Amino acid sequence: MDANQRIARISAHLNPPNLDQIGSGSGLEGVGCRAKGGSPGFKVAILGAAGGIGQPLAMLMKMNPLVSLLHLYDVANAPGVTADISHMDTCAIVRGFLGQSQLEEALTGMDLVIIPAGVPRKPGMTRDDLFKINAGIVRTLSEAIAKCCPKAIVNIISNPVNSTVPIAAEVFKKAGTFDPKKLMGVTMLDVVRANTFVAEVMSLDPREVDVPVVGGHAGVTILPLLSQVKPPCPFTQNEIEYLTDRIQNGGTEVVEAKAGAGSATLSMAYAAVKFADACLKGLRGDANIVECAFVASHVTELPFFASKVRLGRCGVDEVYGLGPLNEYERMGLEKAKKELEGSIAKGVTFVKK
Ligand SMILES: NC(=O)C1=CN([C@@H]2O[C@H](COP(=O)(O)OP(=O)(O)OC[C@H]3O[C@@H](n4cnc5c(N)ncnc54)[C@H](O)[C@@H]3O)[C@@H](O)[C@H]2O)C=CC1
Ligand SMILES: O=C([O-])CC(=O)C(=O)O
Repeated sequence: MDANQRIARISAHLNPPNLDQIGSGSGLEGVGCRAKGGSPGFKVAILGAAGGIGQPLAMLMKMNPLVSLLHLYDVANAPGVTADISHMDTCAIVRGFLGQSQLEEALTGMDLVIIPAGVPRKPGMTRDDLFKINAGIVRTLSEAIAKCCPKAIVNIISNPVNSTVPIAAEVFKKAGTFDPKKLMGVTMLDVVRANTFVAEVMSLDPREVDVPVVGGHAGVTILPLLSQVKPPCPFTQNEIEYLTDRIQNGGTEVVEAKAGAGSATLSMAYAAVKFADACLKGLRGDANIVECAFVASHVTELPFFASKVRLGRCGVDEVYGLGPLNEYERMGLEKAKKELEGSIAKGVTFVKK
């Protein structure tokens, strides 16, 4: 390629015919390609990429060396976020997609789709109060995934996760593409919070703490198994009750502190990237990648449940059981299952009706 051709490619990148869509067919393929010798990497789409979670999540995924192509889709502001993030001197190519007409192109060929699209809570609301709006958003996005990248791993962040994951599953079943190994509700923020709060109480380094959090992602369905914390911690009953309550209500703590300006975004983006990175390492074939997630499950009588899962080349390779529970955790489990049953049924009915 001569100098004129190189400049033509760069100016096409800066002044593309349609700035809304810096994507395939725009003549920009290969602009900003990975450094020579770089590994091929994975293709990742973020749906809801211009939101409070979407923006820091997009930034952190642009920094992830396992990502070669990053598609940023939103119904608003995708071009601005894309232009901004595309200036970061990391390897992944970034393309932006705005609005429903560009959704299919955003999804085609993706290995991993992360969904933080939808409205967040305000003080006084439960996550279930978001169902009315977010259920339809997740259904529409899942329909497009079934059509354009049915083999992709899907990470659902949009609340209420206890219902949006069953919604996506029903959409995929209808389309004949459902693979239980590929669909995961992101509950990593509960684990991140649990590690932080336990470290505070026990004066430990949070990076060395591992708390399994099972069940689901709302109130009493968030069940930290404090009897299984690593390193083992001799909590008093008071500490157990304080920690369980704080972990179950961590989201509300942030919603109230933000006082109407939304819910957790930065810690959520951190948690989403931690989980997405684990999924990509699994896809790459790394051994022993184990994280908690809300997945199709036989661990209880419910069709979905969060527990530790082993991530591999096909997504969820193994769903682990709960291990030995103490009396307090067994009582918590019964409460969690009762609420989860209704939330799962609500999601399933929404698609079946
Ligand atoms: N799983 C978890 O642990 C957590 C989940 N969440 C949930 O994540 C969701 C997003 O939260 P935020 O980013 O704070 O909200 P936000 O309102 O800041 O951003 C949402 C983004 O979604 C976009 N959007 C709306 N409809 C869309 C559609 N049909 N297709 C694509 N994009 C669409 C909006 O334009 C906006 O950019 C909420 O439902 C929230 O409850 C939040 C924190 C933790
Ligand atoms: O609480 C909310 O609405 C957002 C969320 O899921 C969390 O922060 O865990």
